Amino acid sequence: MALVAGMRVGSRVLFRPWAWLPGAALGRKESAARGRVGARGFGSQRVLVEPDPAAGIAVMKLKSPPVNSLSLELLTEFVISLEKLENDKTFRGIILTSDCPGVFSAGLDLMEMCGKNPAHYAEYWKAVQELWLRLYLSNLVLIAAINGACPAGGCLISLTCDYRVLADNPKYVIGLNETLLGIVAPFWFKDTLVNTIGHRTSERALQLGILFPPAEALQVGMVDKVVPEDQVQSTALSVMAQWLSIPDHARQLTKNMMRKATADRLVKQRDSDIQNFVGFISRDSIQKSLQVYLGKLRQKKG
Ligand SMILES: CCCCCCCCC/C=C/C(=O)SCCNC(=O)CCNC(=O)[C@H](O)C(C)(C)COP(=O)(O)OP(=O)(O)OC[C@H]1O[C@@H](n2cnc3c(N)ncnc32)[C@H](O)[C@@H]1OP(=O)(O)O
Repeated sequence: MALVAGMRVGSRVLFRPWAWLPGAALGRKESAARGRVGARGFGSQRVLVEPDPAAGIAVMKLKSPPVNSLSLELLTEFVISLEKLENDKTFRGIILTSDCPGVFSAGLDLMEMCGKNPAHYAEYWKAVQELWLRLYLSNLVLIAAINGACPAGGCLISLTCDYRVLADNPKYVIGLNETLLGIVAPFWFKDTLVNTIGHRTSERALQLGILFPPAEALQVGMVDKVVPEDQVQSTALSVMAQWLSIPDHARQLTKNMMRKATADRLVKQRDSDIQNFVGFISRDSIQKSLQVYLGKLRQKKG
């Protein structure tokens, strides 16, 4: 399988997510989304984009009910929408939020990691890597307006943003809880967390799989601001205005300086990271743990 599909633009390599996906994964909507954004909303089935060209920003809403779990389809549509905004000079910032009530994102889609074959796991993990790299190294200002629960992969996405606003609701917990599922957050998940909340707090949070409620999330620096639920969007907008008051070039170079070494660690070993994931997730014991966890999630309802 061709693992990297990219083109060089200036000194940057732009990955083209659709180049490695089966043709069927891309519909007409996604193809259309590669044109110019303009003032009208665009997006795909699972990612709504509401552009405000005059302000230079777009609100991106994940819409994959019930819980915005990061399926291969959602990851793909997410990356395409992101690239589209990244390549359109009109846009300087994105507010990332959820269209699913009560959940920002439930993280990686457990169904993508259960009972599938190694080729599927490899394809899936490559898409997860791709989204993280795109978000983490984005030139745009990214602000997470976290309007719901934000575990694991959902938390990872928010951690790639430049600023996090969390709605003040005790149900909206945030953290990398992988150990609770019997799985291990990969090194680049860990690095992203360490870069945000520091080594000691990460060590405790990762081992215990802590999901922080809003006040504690704020205290450890997992989020930057906690506000009443109905003010998440407006707060994100005013924070965005502050960030956009900085000249792009200086801010972008500074962001890159802060983040490049972390991203490069994965870029240098993407293939071996995929192999590690495939080997780990294919183990009978890990599959069993995931099945047990899924069973508990389902039981919760009954
Ligand atoms: C060496 C290298 C090593 C590499 C090692 C491998 C590294 C892997 C890293 C993994 C990263 C991850 O993100 S793993 C994912 C971790 N995610 C989580 O733990 C979150 C689990 N979900 C929840 O806690 C909750 O669903 C929550 C998000 C708070 C929403 O609660 P609600 O009450 O609103 O909704 P629920 O009733 O629970 O869920 C609604 C339905 O969605 C399903 N659902 C919920 N979360 C889901 C998910 N992540 N994937 C799929 N399906 C999910 C439920 O089963 C229900 O399905 P039905 O019953 O059929 O309706």
